[in-house]
Amino acid sequence: MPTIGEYEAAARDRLAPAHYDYFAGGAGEEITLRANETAFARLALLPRVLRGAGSPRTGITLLGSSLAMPVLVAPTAFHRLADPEGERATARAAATAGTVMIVSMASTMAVEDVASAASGVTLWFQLYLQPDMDFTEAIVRRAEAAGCAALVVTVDSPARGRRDRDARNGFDDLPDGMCCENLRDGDRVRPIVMSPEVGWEHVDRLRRMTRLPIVLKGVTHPADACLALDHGVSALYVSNHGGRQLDTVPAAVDLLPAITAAVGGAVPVLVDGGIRRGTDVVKALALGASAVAVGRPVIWGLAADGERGAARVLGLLRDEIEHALALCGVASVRDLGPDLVRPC
Ligand SMILES: Cc1cc2nc3c(=O)[nH]c(=O)nc-3n(C[C@H](O)[C@H](O)[C@H](O)COP(=O)(O)O)c2cc1C
Ligand SMILES: CCCCC(=O)C(=O)O
Repeated sequence: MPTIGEYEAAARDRLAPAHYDYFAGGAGEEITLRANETAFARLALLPRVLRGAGSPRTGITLLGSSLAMPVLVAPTAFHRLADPEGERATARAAATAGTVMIVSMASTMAVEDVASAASGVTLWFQLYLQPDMDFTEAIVRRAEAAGCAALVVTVDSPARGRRDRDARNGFDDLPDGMCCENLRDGDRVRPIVMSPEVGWEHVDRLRRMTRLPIVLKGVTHPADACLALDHGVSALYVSNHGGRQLDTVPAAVDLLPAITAAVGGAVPVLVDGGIRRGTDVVKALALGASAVAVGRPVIWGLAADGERGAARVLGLLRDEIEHALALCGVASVRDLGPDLVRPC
């Protein structure tokens, strides 16, 4: 299949409708969900010519991890709804693509099992800070012991997003035989708490708890970007959660310029939301992102064709990035700048 759009169509055919809706859907009127993709269409690329740039290089280093391309696998929950091999298949696909998989705290396989699925895969671990900081610490220790190289703390979820499709479908729990394996605590599986009580002091406690780099995911306001730097985070991750939390937040790529300006190069800035093409990646990098991540595209690959489908989606993006860089007259993703992008 030549495009991510066709993987989505194939995934839709294969998935139970309620599960497709869970993966595809967003909050409220899905205004932010749609905006994430259309914002890329509203940006034009202005290529340079005769640069003699040679074959493009897509590799980057991010927080000490080496990536063959500037595209990470965003943390997404419940991969076993898409494929029986679940997050283990995704980890192998990420290893094949030479990139980082961010394992969701809400994965349907335990982080230790995901880590053992593919030799040489680089995992980062996504965390919702639990108000019970002892339990948070227990999960952090598991992620560390499993070899995760960074913690991605999702801060856009002081409450669960209101997703009308899920409400209509009555989808509010995993089927029997599946659970969030990282939430096991003795004999029970804890629910993930999304708490409005969580504040910067929890980030400070986490900072003292671990030596792993902390990436703050879900930052949209420049003032929060500045605060995050004061609290010692190692990277910022601009995201509106794929339009699944607060509806009517601006499109992810439109948030980038103000955040990168606020950060002033002090730490890397990641972004996700609506990236479906190599040209989208090039635009985000030109606007100051160090790397991007993709959520749904990997799920579509996984649901359509398991590990092979997820690997193919990532491979497609890499091919498209190389091609777009060549056509922009750019030798490496590091050479992209804002002069290459303008509004349509
Ligand atoms: C089905 C699904 C599950 C998700 N689960 C999580 C999660 O567990 N933790 C998290 O931080 N973000 C989660 N996200 C948000 C993604 O990390 C990411 O921000 C978003 O998918 C990016 O948009 P995209 O799907 O357009 O690439 C989820 C997104 C989707 C679509
Ligand atoms: C408790 C699971 C949260 C998954 C999530 O973040 C999402 O569906 O967007």
